[in-house]
Amino acid sequence: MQTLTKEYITSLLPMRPDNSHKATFGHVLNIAGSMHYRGAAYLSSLSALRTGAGYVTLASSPGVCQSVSALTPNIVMRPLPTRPVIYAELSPQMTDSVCIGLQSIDTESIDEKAVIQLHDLLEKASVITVGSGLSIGQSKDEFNDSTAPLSSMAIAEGNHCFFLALLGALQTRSQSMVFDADALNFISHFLHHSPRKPQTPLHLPKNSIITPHPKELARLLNIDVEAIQADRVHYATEAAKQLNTIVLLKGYHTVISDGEYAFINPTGNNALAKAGSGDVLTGIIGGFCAQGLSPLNATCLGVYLHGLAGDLAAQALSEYSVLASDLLDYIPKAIKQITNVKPINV
Ligand SMILES: NC(=O)C1=CN([C@@H]2O[C@H](COP(=O)(O)OP(=O)(O)OC[C@H]3O[C@@H](n4cnc5c(N)ncnc54)[C@H](O)[C@@H]3O)[C@@H](O)[C@H]2O)[C@@H](O)CC1
Ligand SMILES: Nc1ncnc2c1ncn2[C@@H]1O[C@H](COP(=O)(O)OP(=O)(O)O)[C@@H](O)[C@H]1O
Repeated sequence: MQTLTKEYITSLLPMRPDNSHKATFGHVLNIAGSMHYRGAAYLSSLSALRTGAGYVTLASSPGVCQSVSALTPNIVMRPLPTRPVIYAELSPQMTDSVCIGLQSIDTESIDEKAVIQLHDLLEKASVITVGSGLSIGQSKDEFNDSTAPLSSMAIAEGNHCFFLALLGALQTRSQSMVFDADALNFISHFLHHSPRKPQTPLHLPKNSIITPHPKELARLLNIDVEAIQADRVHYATEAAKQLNTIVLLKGYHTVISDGEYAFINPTGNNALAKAGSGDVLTGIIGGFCAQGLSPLNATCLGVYLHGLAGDLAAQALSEYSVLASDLLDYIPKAIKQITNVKPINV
């Protein structure tokens, strides 16, 4: 187990040749956001550009694409077709699950056939980031407990069907991929609660990275959060082996493991404990993968810089007041700070 150092991290920064163009620095395909989580799509897309990616395309529902393009002109949009959801309105007592009405509402859930329309982008993207704010459509604990009753206006599965179709299409791809947030909840559901439960262990596409917080890792491994927190390095390493992926276990002193080696991140502080800061991290790692770093190096560099951006933001704004969107302005400052260190050969 090693603690990441500033010198080592600096050595990982990708080169920025003068004779270059946007394709030199890679294309991030970010599949993110949903009706209630538009901010996650914005934060994860913009942070990839801030770390140096040449091109970011956001693929999401038309409503999300519209909201994000109103906030920034920097991201290319790929609106995906949605399907209306039929709500079953159940009796308020919830004892007999009597259906008292049906309504069709556009919840902006992406149609699973949208995966076909994504084919060209899946081909040309240098890295695919999936899951920030993608929405499971109901409370996570209900989603991950097949015995829990549906509440009266629950959306059965959000983007679950779309995600499973996408995961199928990603299986044979060799680009780097980052699975975050709801992508991890869908995978947990598939592993432990779905009637289509896999007979053999699920292996994620090669070159993938997963970014769970402790509760998400608990859902993935089907064990308690307390057990994970008591031995973070062990469980991050176990999950990396089981799922054949790089694991980034979030939290104070984030752990990164490829199943063999483990790294501890020394940067970051409680200012990062605010909704949306994990979405920024996904974009940062995607941005470094796009520039050609290996999944492990992109994760180490991304986690360190995200934490440093949080430290610099907290110095300026106080630990209380940093917003996830502030981090976007501190990514450049964090990069400038580490580039002042002379690189070493490793
Ligand atoms: N502006 C936006 O659009 C935002 C969208 N977000 C997206 O919203 C979706 C759901 O995020 P939620 O925050 O609702 O759900 P989470 O699954 O992140 O959190 C649900 C609960 O899990 C527990 N938990 C979270 N982090 C933990 C930790 N480190 N240790 C122990 N327990 C922990 C807490 O009890 C928390 O209330 C994700 O797809 C995410 O990307 C969030 O990132 C928040 C901001
Ligand atoms: N107390 C803390 N110290 C250091 N880093 C933290 C702390 N709390 C949260 N973080 C970091 O902030 C990010 C939070 O991500 P996540 O839990 O996915 O939030 P969200 O889903 O709201 O974006 C992670 O990178 C995590 O490591």
